[in-house]
Amino acid sequence: MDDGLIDGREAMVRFLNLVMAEPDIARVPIMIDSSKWEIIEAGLQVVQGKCVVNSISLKEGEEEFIRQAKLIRRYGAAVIIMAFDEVGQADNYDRRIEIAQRSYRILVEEVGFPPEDIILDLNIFPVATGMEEHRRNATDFIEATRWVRQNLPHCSVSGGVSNVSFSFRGNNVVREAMHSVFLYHAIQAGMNIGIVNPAMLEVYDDIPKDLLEHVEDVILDRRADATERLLNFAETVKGQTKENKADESWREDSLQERITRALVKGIDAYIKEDVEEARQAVDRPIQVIEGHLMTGMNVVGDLFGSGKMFLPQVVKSARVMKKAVAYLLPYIEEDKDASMSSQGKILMATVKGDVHDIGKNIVSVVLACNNYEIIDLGVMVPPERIISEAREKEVDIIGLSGLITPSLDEMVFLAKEMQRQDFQVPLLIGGATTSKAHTAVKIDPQYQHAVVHVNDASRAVTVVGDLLQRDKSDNYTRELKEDYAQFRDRFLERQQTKEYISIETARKNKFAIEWRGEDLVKPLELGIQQIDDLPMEKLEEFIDWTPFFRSWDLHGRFPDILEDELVGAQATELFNDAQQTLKELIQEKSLQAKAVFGLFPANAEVDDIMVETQDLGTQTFNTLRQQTRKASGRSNLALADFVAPIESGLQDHIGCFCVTAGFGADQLADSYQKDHDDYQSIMIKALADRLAEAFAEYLHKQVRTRHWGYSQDEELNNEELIAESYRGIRPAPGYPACPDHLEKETIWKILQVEERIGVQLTENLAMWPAASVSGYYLAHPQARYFGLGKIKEDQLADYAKRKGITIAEARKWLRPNLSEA
Ligand SMILES: C[S@@+](CC[C@H](N)C(=O)[O-])C[C@H]1O[C@@H](n2cnc3c(N)ncnc32)[C@H](O)[C@@H]1O
Repeated sequence: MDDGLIDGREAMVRFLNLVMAEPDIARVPIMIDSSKWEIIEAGLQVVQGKCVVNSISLKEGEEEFIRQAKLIRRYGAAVIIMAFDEVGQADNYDRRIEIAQRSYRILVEEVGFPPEDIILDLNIFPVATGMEEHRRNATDFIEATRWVRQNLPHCSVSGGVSNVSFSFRGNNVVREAMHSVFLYHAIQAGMNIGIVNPAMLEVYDDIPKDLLEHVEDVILDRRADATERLLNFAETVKGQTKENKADESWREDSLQERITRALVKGIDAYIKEDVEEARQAVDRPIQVIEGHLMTGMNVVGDLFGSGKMFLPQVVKSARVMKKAVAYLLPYIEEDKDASMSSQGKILMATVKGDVHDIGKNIVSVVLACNNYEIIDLGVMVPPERIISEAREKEVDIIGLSGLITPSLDEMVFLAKEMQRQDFQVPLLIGGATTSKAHTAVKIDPQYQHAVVHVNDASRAVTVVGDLLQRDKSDNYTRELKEDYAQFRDRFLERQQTKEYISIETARKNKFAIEWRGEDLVKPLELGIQQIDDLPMEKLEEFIDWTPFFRSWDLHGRFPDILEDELVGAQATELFNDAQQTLKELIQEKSLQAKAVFGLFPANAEVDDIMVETQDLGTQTFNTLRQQTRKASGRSNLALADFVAPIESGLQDHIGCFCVTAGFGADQLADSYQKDHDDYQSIMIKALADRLAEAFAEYLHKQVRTRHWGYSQDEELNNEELIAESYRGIRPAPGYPACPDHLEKETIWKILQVEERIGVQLTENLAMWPAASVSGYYLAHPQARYFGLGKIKEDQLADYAKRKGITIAEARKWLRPNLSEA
């Protein structure tokens, strides 16, 4: 009720009144919980029967404490007292006792509070945090509890238990053991109330003896290296979940219930035997798919649709489904006149020149779960192949995916081709750089039939359903077309109100740095260096996990997402799976991390950066400059502004790099896919992406602190690295400050990327393997990221000239950034 956006008092009253009107719930005692006294009091006025107030304390002094206690007494409620006073929270044994004793005395002697209605919350704090002062957090609580129960008659002791295991977020096996060990000892000491998640609690006697010993060492602070030892041990029990440990009672359920449960929970251990049992019970094997399996998948679909299941779970369901179908296929083929009925055929492809397919694979799996037949053409699929397969297989929908900006044009081209060849099937557009705006403005006008931008898997199911339902589809398509047309008009209108200036004027308004010799640091190691096989374990700590969850449609920041009310449980399970897979990838050395980078003397000349290489003489990076009219005091930026110009008379430097963690990933992912395990296949690719980004972060740090050495004393933790709070930037071609992918060719030439580490550029300049990152290093303290925005024809012509290519070719590469194209 404390949420900032609701009226807590009103919400409390309304909620309690609703609860009181439900006979089944009304009997349960209520705990009124708010940090604001007026919300608590509003609750006290309407609640029926005896309740507990959570909580008051001496934080604001005795007078306020007594006033509130008297009111609570008048309403007849019990009360939780936090161990908190004017000085702060009680965080050791003595302070707990001091505050408990003082609160108790005031309540009993001055307010006349019945001692049996006093519940003391003695603050449970995390252990095993690595900090010396936290080692006694659990024992101090337990011992203080013992003292309270012996010295303050009739009162109760409570606490929020999950706090104690906070440093093991993501490892539920250890957390659950910690909770039960803690409770076991605290209850013996007299704790009689606790806030506990019953699903996060192992039975004390069931805790394996080795785990028990390690956990008790920590909780009871039995040895100095207890934390260290538990951490090491925890690694070995990560990834184990309760599901595969215990409860097998569902095996007693009916056949259909077992199959449904296996699908919903993603358990593949018994699916073959269950499917075999089903096969023997029906006349024709196909009926198992149409009956048992579809019944189960419909439950999955309903749960997913109503937000009760999340993407990673659905992908696990698909794994079970695929295994079941694979088992049945030989029987179905024997049964000559069987035909499988699907809801529709969908062709999926990553377009020409692009290698990214995580999103496409996820959408395919989810649609397959909903009984659509998926024809997946893979990555780098030329348009003629998409067209011919679509025709030959008579597909009902074509889905195109892409991640790099040139893919946008491939999609436009395909839409045009489909129109020219008289196609009628709907076109789905998805992938990181696609957008509703691009779809509406560039693709939709090229094709008379439905074009829909779908960027998440759950929406794909509804959209495809609406497109293919005979009675609905015409209306739906008409509405889509109208919606996209309106969206387009509004978008273009907004665009037209933007004002542009000529490239000459923009250059006069460049970001003016006052160049000083002391801001420029000469790299300690000039020239090119190569890393051939960096041990992956070095990268683990540099991983930014937030984007990993996003790729599975779980949104929220890591690590908070693990505790999130809605997706926390799912995120934790996914994270455990990821940790397990990561460990295997590292141990088995399945992926290889390679890098090449170089640091060179450089100076800016207008918008170009002239790079002095050893072998190739002067090479040029052509940067692009913002051309929208800026408010006074704001500059028209280009990356060249962050490198000292020749006329400054100062020697500056620049770096560039390419890292990859992708070698090995594709083969491994493919082998899982062949084994019908899309979950693991997508997991591997997503982890390879994470490792590549982590490598970029790791290498950037090495460059700042060692090779270039302009920040030798930098000390940043992973969070600060993710926030990029260091000096200097590493802009990546294809990203907003330098959207031009052509610059990758220059990086490849200067660093001999392909010859040295094998990372290739496709015809549309995507990097292969996909899990690769490349960019520049700029070191000036004022260097920062920005978005180029749209540019005008004059800069296009100027750029073509600088690059020595035709305007038409320059237009092809810069199209997404041209103000009129
Ligand atoms: C895409 S994230 C990658 C790091 C993130 N922690 C991760 O693991 O996914 C941030 C990177 O994108 C690039 N980037 C971000 N904004 C940019 C911009 N405006 N122009 C050029 N590159 C940019 C930089 O290389 C930056 O380090």
